Amino acid sequence: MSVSPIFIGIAGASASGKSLLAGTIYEELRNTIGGHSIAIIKEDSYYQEQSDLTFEERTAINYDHPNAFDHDLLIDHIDQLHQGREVDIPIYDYTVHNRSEEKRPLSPVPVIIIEGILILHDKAIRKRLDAKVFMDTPLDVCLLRRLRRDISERGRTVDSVIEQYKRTVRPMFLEFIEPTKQFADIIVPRGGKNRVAIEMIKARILQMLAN
Ligand SMILES: Nc1ncnc2c1ncn2[C@@H]1O[C@H](COP(=O)(O)OP(=O)(O)O)[C@@H](O)[C@H]1O
Ligand SMILES: Nc1ccn([C@@H]2O[C@H](COP(=O)(O)O)[C@@H](O)[C@H]2O)c(=O)n1
Repeated sequence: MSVSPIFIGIAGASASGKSLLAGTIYEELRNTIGGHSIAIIKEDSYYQEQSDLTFEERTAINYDHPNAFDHDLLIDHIDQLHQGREVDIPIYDYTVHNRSEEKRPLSPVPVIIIEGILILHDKAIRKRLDAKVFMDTPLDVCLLRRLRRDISERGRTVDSVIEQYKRTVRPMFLEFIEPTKQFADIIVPRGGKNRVAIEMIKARILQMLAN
C-alpha cells in the first residue's frame, strides 16, 4: 500500500532556526516512529537552475525574492509524493549559487517537513500543508547567526554577508516573508531550541498520524 504523507511547513527569516527546528523534530520523532517514517525537504533545493549565468551574474541575484525559487517544481514534487510516487530532489550548492549535478531520491514517507523562507508565501503550497509553522526570531539575532553560518558553511565573507543583508535579505523579509506569519498555525518565538514548541509540534504530528 502506498503512503500519502503529512506535510509540515516551517517558514521564517534566514537563520531564524528553521533547519534546527526541522532537524530536532526529525531526530526526536525518528526514535518514536522510525527512521524511514520522516523526511525533510528544503525549499532552498528549489532555487532556480541557472547554469546559463556566470558566477558573477549568479552572485548578483536576489535570492530572497519569490521569483528566485522554482515553486512549480516543489508543488509538483509534493503532489507526486502525495500520490505515493518517488521524486528526485535537486541538491543546492550555496558556494557556487547553483544546483549541483546530483539529485536526492525521496520516497513517500508518513511525515515530510518542508522548511524555507518563503514556504508560506505561495497559496498553492500553503493549501498542501497540514500544519504551518513560522519562526519568529528577532532579525538582529538572525543576522548574527547568519554571519557566523554563511562564513563557515557557505563560503562567504563578513563584507558580502553585510552587503547582501542590506541589499536583499532584510528588505525582502519585510516585504515577503514577515507578512506570511498570518498564515501560520503555530508561531515559534526565539528559535529552534524552543522546547515547548518542539514538544507541541511533535505531539500534533503524532496525533495526525494516529487519525
Ligand atoms: N536557538 C539557537 N541558539 C543558538 N544557535 C542557533 C539557534 N537556532 C539556530 N542556531 C544556529 O544559527 C544558525 C542558523 O540556524 P538555521 O537553523 O540554519 O536557520 P535557518 O534554517 O532558519 O536559516 C545555525 O548555525 C544554527 O546552528
Ligand atoms: N545562492 C544563494 C542562495 C540563497 N542564499 C540565501 O539563503 C537564504 C535562505 O536560506 P536559509 O537557510 O538561510 O533560510 C536566503 O536568505 C538567501 O539570501 C544565498 O545567500 N545564496
